[in-house]
Amino acid sequence: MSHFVKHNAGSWFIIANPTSGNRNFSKQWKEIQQLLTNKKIDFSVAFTQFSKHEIELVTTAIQEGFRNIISIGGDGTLHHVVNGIMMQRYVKTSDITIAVIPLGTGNDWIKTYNIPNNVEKSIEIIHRNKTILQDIGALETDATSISYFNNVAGLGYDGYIVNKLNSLKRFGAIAYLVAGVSGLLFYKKSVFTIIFDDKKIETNCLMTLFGICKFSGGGLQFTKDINTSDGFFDITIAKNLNLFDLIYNIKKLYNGNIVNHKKIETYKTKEITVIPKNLNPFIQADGELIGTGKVTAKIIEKAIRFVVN
Ligand SMILES: Nc1ncnc2c1ncn2[C@@H]1O[C@H](COP(=O)(O)OP(=O)(O)OP(=O)(O)O)[C@@H](O)[C@H]1O
Repeated sequence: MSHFVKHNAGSWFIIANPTSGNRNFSKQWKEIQQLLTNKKIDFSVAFTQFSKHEIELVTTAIQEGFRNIISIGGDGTLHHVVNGIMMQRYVKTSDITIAVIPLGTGNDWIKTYNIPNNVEKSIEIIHRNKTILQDIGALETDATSISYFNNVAGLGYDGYIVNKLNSLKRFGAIAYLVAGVSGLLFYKKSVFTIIFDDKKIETNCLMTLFGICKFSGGGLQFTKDINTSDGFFDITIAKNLNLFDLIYNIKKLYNGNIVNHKKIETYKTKEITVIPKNLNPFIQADGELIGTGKVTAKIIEKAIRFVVN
């Protein structure tokens, strides 16, 4: 191992997405640099130039000896950083630590760990450096490559919304609500065959979610009793819910009680396959579209270390 490689092992490699959120990035970056320097946090930095550039940047950083990565951006940036770590073959993924400085629109992953949506406070948390090993999900679709996720993935209505959101995000957090409600008027439910453990469920389904963490869709809570390192997905099968059910229960969507609705079933499992009939619904992972149609999700227990509050 060269001197250069050893030297980098203790410092942070920052991957920053200058397009995330709706704020003035260069102003934010100046503030971040200052706060990191004040806390004597040693770092190198690379800015993403296009989506999925995170994957390349993470791979290079790991080859150069970095083991600590800071993701600056939203859930999408973090998702691609996680994918970069899971796809590389240089070190054990659990030897890598990720911290987040949030700049995104939704920022759902940080909510599970009570990391505030605030640059200064998130840097204090990095300075404290409390970490946990978290589970990561692996998704196999008809596409040849595997996608990984660190928060919540699913297919059906959630995938439809993510697709819609791509054109609405510039409107900020309200975009989630607008996409959610307008989608209900147009989204066509499909029959899903859902297979896990010794079960086979065939049902008309709004969506099926695979949860590691608690929040998705900009603060909605669809997963029950999450434990981010128990080696199990928290599965949510939202069956024949309609526009009325969702609007009537809007409070429960945000406080987590929606999982007790009679049209929703929840399970814990390590592996699950969902096969949609007829239609080809979008599959989303951490709010990123990764494919359509049939999907298998497998949990990888305690795969990456994360800085938490
Ligand atoms: N330089 C870039 N130009 C365009 N897209 C980029 C760039 N860098 C990263 N991306 C992509 O932008 C997408 C959105 O980023 P991200 O999700 O972090 O921000 P956001 O949408 O504002 O936040 P959130 O997902 O938390 O609502 C991700 O798919 C990411 O890979």
